[in-house]
Amino acid sequence: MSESLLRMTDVRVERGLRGDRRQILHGVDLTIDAGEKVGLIGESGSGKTTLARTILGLITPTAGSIEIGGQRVDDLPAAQRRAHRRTGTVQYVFQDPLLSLDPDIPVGESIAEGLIVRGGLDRDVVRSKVAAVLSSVGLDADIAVRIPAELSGGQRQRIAIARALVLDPALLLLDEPVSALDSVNRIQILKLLTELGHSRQLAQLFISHDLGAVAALVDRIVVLYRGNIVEDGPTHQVISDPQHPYTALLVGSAPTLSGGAVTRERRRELRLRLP
Ligand SMILES: Nc1ncnc2c1ncn2[C@@H]1O[C@H](COP(=O)(O)OP(=O)(O)OP(=O)(O)O)[C@@H](O)[C@H]1O
Repeated sequence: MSESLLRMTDVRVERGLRGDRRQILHGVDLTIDAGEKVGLIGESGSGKTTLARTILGLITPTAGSIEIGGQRVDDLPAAQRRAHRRTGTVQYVFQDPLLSLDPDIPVGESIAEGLIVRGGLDRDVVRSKVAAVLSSVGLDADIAVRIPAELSGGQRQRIAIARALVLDPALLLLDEPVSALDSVNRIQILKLLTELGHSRQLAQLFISHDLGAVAALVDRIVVLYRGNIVEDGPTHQVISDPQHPYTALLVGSAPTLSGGAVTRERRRELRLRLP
């Protein structure tokens, strides 16, 4: 069996202040293989962002283990954990590209930042890597001198993707990456992500509340409900034969998937079966 790129085993996460701690993730098991495209679906508050931040090493689980590329990362001392993050194996792309771009500095410098923090490269090498990654996201190298406010929403999201890609990640965590864009840019960015996935053997975790928007993009669907993974299977199987009532409700509520086949009464019945 090939080794998984990401392996989370029985991961539990608590958040909140002392005296008001609450368990947010209740024993999550999740594996992602190299090059695999997975959709992480869940309603607001289900724990998607907490899960993503835990994968990135920004939140320490209270129990369980996380391996990335076969290496246990959750129990590393803080300095080693930061060093591991700087390698850039896992990168996060926000829904709003402005969150990852400094409004006051040229976007080329924002892209270069991770390379500079990681260190060991001459200025010229950094500059040529920035130019190469801009080209791979379909932008001209001379855009590097502009600041975010001078770019369109679609260009800014390409810059945010370039900023993640320049570190040569093995896994991209994409948090609603196109929901802030108009439909033309949406299609173009999704096409770009598909091409990058193929050309770089890049695994992608699409994080969304919208099963219908993600189903066409991914090989596998994972459903998070109140901090538990209640469904994990090939996309076609999850859609045609959902095992958990919450997944059935999601499928039934997505017109593009159910074609209106699930009646309002059936949806009500599924809702009543939810824990
Ligand atoms: N630092 C924290 N302290 C206390 N509770 C927290 C903290 N961070 C998250 N939570 C709680 O954990 C639960 C899951 O939050 P999380 O942001 O992971 O959900 P989400 O699925 O990403 O939601 P959304 O789609 O709205 O971003 C929520 O109930 C939230 O209030």
